[in-house]
Amino acid sequence: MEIGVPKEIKNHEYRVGLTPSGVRELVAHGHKVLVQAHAGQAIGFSDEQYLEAGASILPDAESVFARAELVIKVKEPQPVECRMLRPGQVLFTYLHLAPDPGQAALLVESGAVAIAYETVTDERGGLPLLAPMSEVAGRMAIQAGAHALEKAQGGRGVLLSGVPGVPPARVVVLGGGVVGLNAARTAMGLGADVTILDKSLPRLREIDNLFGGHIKTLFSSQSHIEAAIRDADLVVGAVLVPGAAAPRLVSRSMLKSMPPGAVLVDVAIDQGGCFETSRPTTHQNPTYVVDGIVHYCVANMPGGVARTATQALTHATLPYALALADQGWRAALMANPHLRNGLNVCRGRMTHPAVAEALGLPYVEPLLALAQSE
Ligand SMILES: NC(=O)C1=CN([C@@H]2O[C@H](COP(=O)(O)OP(=O)(O)OC[C@H]3O[C@@H](n4cnc5c(N)ncnc54)[C@H](O)[C@@H]3O)[C@@H](O)[C@H]2O)C=CC1
Ligand SMILES: CC(=O)C(=O)O
Ligand SMILES: [Mg+2]
Repeated sequence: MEIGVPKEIKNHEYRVGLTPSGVRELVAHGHKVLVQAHAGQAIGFSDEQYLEAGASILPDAESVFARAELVIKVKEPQPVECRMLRPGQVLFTYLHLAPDPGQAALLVESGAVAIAYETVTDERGGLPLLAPMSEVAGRMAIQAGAHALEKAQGGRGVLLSGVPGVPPARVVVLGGGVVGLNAARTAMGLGADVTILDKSLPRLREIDNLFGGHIKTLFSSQSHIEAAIRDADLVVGAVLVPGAAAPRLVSRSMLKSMPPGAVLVDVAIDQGGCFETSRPTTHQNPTYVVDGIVHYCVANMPGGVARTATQALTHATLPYALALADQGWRAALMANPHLRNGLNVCRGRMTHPAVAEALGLPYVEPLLALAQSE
């Protein structure tokens, strides 16, 4: 199969769909990999390394999209990329369609087969292709929050760890999944006072056991959220209902109860955000202030540590890329229900129930859509 890897074009997005070592594995399976010139150059993956791994280098995105049967990317396709897709072509990348009707309409129109990393599942109920970027973003959320808390950045001038005789900052994490756990661990490592809220009691039990009580856990009710954020220095938004738009947990009126200069880091922004006042920002302009509260809402946080993130992402996606390429997309999707959960759009039809519901579009069962797409 011919597999294409275009250069990412989102603001300050330096990740790339495959590392050279990922390319080498696909080539060893008899596939042809077409990489856009300079796709990985910014993070130290040169065209020479891709050539050595067995790829062909193509000059521009147009030629990669025109030839590839399977396109492997990182971020959701931008409108110019959606317009390069063709019927039956397979797109394997993050999509985050629930809050993005414009992208959904373009993907439906393209007739392509769009498989979203973030809704592929595993046997243990996890999201194996979201997890590596959630690990990265969770850890980064504390770095970003610590920086935003500095006075010169608009923050309240609090050091997360405190110092002897001065208490540490209070960090509240909404959602104790992969992002939440990694944020909490990093904040705890710095000596902050950490509380995690989740609505899953089994998850809260796990966290309590894991950290031996060093991290406080709270059931995520409206009253507990209101009480927790009232004296928080840093709040991390890390909730997810797979495929759906993020639940809005903090309203604008609740910001008034928080200390001026407190910081909200909304990692869940790619699913629309869990604070009413969140709107997506970029690495170039990551923060803005509403009612005295600093908001950091970068929708592609791992792009900031693109080399680490690209390696982690390829490790996770490669087995699925190999299955799609070795078996053919239809057979691979038919054979593996977890990969099939990633199918969001199949030749003009919406095939993920939560995504279709969030967008108010008709839903078609994926097996039916696959059978009818022959
Ligand atoms: N901005 C960025 O660059 C990145 C964003 N993300 C996003 O971060 C979000 C979280 O991802 P993961 O941690 O991997 O998901 P996850 O599925 O591991 O964890 C989500 C947690 O939220 C909890 N939850 C759901 N509704 C809740 C509520 N009302 N109150 C409290 N907890 C609730 C769930 O029980 C679960 O434990 C996702 O939207 C993901 O797309 C992930 C990576 C990078
Ligand atoms: C998960 C996601 O949105 C990202 O890595 O950018
Ligand atoms: Mg994102």
